[in-house]
Amino acid sequence: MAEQKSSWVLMVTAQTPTNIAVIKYWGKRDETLILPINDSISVTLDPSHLCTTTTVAVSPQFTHDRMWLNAKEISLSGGRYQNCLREIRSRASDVEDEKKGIKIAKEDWDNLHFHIASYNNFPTAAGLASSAAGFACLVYSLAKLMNVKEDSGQLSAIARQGSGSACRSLYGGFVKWIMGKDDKGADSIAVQLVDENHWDELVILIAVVSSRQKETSSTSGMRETVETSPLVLHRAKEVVPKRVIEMEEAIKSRDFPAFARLTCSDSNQFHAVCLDTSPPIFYMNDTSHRIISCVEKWNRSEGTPQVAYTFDAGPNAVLIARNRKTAALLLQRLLFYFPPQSDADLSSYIVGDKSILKDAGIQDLKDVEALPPPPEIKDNIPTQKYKGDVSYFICTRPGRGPVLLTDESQALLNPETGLPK
Ligand SMILES: Nc1ncnc2c1ncn2[C@@H]1O[C@H](COP(=O)(O)OP(=O)(O)OP(=O)(O)O)[C@@H](O)[C@H]1O
Ligand SMILES: C[C@@](O)(CCOP(=O)(O)OP(=O)(O)O)CC(=O)O
Repeated sequence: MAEQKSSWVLMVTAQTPTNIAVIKYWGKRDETLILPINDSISVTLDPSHLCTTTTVAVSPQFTHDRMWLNAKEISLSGGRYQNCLREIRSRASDVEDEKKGIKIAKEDWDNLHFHIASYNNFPTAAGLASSAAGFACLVYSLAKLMNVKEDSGQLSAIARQGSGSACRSLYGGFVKWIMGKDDKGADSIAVQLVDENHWDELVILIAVVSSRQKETSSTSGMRETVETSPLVLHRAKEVVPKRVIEMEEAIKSRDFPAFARLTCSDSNQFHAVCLDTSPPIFYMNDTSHRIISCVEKWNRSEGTPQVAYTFDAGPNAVLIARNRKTAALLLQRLLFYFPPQSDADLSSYIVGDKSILKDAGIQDLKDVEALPPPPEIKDNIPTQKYKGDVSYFICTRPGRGPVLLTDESQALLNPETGLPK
């Protein structure tokens, strides 16, 4: 190593968004490299509401790689972390920080260790794609620290080895993960279709649905589907390729009716192949089904879709409204059916962009109680309410890709010791 002070810590902090698929990835052709059986398309969610922040540090004093997730030390021994660390280390370049008098040569990286601290500003492992934002942020921040010259596509192929959906969190806006053909996965990368400004009218409401039972993880769920579902092959070979072309067109031309039709159909087909798995996998629950039925009834009564719904491997609903006005009308409907518990505080029931409450004309719980039944409900059907079945709502929008945070006060590690602050 070049001559310099013997004790130093060099670090980088980054912030990375999460994403929600509108054409789902479900099924691998290679478990270790994480290569999918079909292309997928996602929308990146605004990191001001849902994001991961990760600080990575390197120092000659560190004796081994260590990681803290949400302030708790976790093991990095798992294959997915090891694969990401190995791939990114092998692409490191020379690094020089003149101000701090630090010089690291390309070949030094093999003998240096990292400290990594990461924080998700939303619940981890709760069906809100923390693994996607988490692995994307890990790879992106390490690439910056080690002066990796690879472009976002190549970084996405590394993040993919942490969690498949993570490769799509390397960009803002709408993103496509191309499945690729190569056995080694070199061409299984994510590309940006359009940036976050292209369709900035869209408003995204997430209903975080209370669920008691532990769900099957995506990793094991999709493995079981590939092993046992006769439908999934038809989906991957016949349905998704056509849908991906139509979806790209709908996104490029901001054709909301086509976008909504494709998004809802793809979510429903993903859950259908889960049901076609043996034993069947149930990710949605009664609340999820009630939300689908509320949106379907409204869309039908308007004659053209107002809202698209999509559900990942859990009961949470992700609802994409065509604009703010529709989002406000959607929120009124959702609050009518799923009012908060009587002692709840409205400002913790609607999080993220809370200004949507004002647009919906709701200031307090009395306004929620006064909401009329949606007009599309026939008078002769008694309307039932499901208080407490939704834990809370997040209001967000399409957002940007990863960014570096240069303000040291945002770092999660102490710049002197390299330990969590
Ligand atoms: N910030 C992070 N940095 C690195 N790894 C993370 C981070 N957040 C989560 N993970 C990894 O992802 C795992 C959680 O992934 P899991 O797929 O179970 O949940 P999820 O992604 O939140 O939900 P889902 O996949 O159902 O949407 C954690 O146990 C951890 O290994
Ligand atoms: C339903 C999904 O959210 C599945 C995501 O699966 P993961 O990316 O979590 O799975 P692994 O690659 O095994 O880590 C659909 C999607 O995001 O496309």
